[in-house]
Amino acid sequence: MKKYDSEQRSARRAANPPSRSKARGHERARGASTDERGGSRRLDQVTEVLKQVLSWDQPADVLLSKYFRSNPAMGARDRAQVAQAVFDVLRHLRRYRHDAQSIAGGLQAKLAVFGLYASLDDAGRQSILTPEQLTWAAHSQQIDPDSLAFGLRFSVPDWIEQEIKRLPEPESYAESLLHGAPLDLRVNGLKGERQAVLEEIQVQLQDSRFSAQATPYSPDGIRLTGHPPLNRWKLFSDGVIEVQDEGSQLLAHLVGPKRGEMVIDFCAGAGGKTLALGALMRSTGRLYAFDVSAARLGRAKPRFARSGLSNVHPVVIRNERDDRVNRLAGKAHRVLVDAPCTGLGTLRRNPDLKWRQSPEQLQRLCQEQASILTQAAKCVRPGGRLVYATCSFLYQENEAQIEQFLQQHPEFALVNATECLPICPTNAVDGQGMLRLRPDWHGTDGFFAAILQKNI
Ligand SMILES: C[S@@+](CC[C@H](N)C(=O)[O-])C[C@H]1O[C@@H](n2cnc3c(N)ncnc32)[C@H](O)[C@@H]1O
Repeated sequence: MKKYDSEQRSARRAANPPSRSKARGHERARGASTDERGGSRRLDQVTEVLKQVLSWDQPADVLLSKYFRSNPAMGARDRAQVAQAVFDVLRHLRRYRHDAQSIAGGLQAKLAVFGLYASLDDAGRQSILTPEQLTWAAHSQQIDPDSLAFGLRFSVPDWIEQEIKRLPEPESYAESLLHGAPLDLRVNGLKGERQAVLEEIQVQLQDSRFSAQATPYSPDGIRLTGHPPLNRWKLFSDGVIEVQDEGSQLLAHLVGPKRGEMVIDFCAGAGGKTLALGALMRSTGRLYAFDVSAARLGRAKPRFARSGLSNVHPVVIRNERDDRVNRLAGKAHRVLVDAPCTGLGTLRRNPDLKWRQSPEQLQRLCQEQASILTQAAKCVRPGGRLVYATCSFLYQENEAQIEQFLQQHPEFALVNATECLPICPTNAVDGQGMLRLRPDWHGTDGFFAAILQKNI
């Protein structure tokens, strides 16, 4: 399976489909087509996309985008209905597969019925589903979730169930993963000030079903309910705002770069954190954006251009032992390793990851993470800092990596994350100072970060 950065994909995705429970409420897809042929067409469309998505060859949002590109006649509402139904199925796949066993017919079509039923309002359901489909979908929805075993109830594979059960309040955590995520924006400090931008957005959203408010922990963040067409906003094209989860914004504060410093974003991907770091540096000093993927760094370039930053130096490296990395040995004040990981902290946005990841893939990733961390550490100057982060909740990718690193690198010591955050979220920092953010407690994606300082 291809490694990828779910956060980048999430940022690209214009519409983040809501969860089943949200869909039951005010975010329901409205105004389903009323003619019968339109109804069965919608069911066919969802079934067709599910056939592709459930092969797990590519991420669901990539396949959806391809499908929409090859069906240009579909309007925005049609696309939203298909995407919402597909994402609902991915969130509840184990449960729906189980409920579908007692019903005749092809699996994908039955899953499509469940997904559409859960994500449409009554009028939409009636216009798309037959009376028989409505009856069995309603029956499935009426089953008391508390009567189901953990894996079925929260629709997670057994190995992920075991991992969630290692966390405090596992049921609350698992429940939060069945919901869609809000759309967080970061205000680019070089081009705007949060309060003024927030007021501008609020005026823009007046009389619409969307709303905006300041994020609780990141001083640069704005949280939107709903998904307005951001890429048509001038604030976006002018580089005043960027899409970035609040948790991700906080990671840049943990790195805490200062004006004029040399900073390395070792796994820069499409540049989400590079942009936040560059803004904190007020576009001074030197900010290297490394990545092994030319395609991802390529996607970062228009974002760098919009941001107005002039201190970013994107560099495609062959691997973490590349000569261009070695040349910076002992030079950097701050190094961020936003490591390639399972991405399981982003299941609200990327529910397919729970079915696309595996214990074998986890093992491969852990080896890669350890190697990247070791090489990145060589770039840190005495007194400088290395920040290791993942968007995963798995102990193996997080605390275990740091414990192993500290055993092998006694010249580094942990710094308490509380000291580096503008406002520290409750229960987010453990006894050793490592940060763990989670959707149910903090409203962010699941993130882990540790700050490591090198002795002088
Ligand atoms: C979690 S993503 C980074 C996301 C990015 N920091 C952001 O905020 O948008 C991990 C990135 O690590 C990159 N990567 C994988 N192996 C690498 C290596 N050996 N050295 C540097 N980057 C690597 C991947 O291409 C991917 O873009």
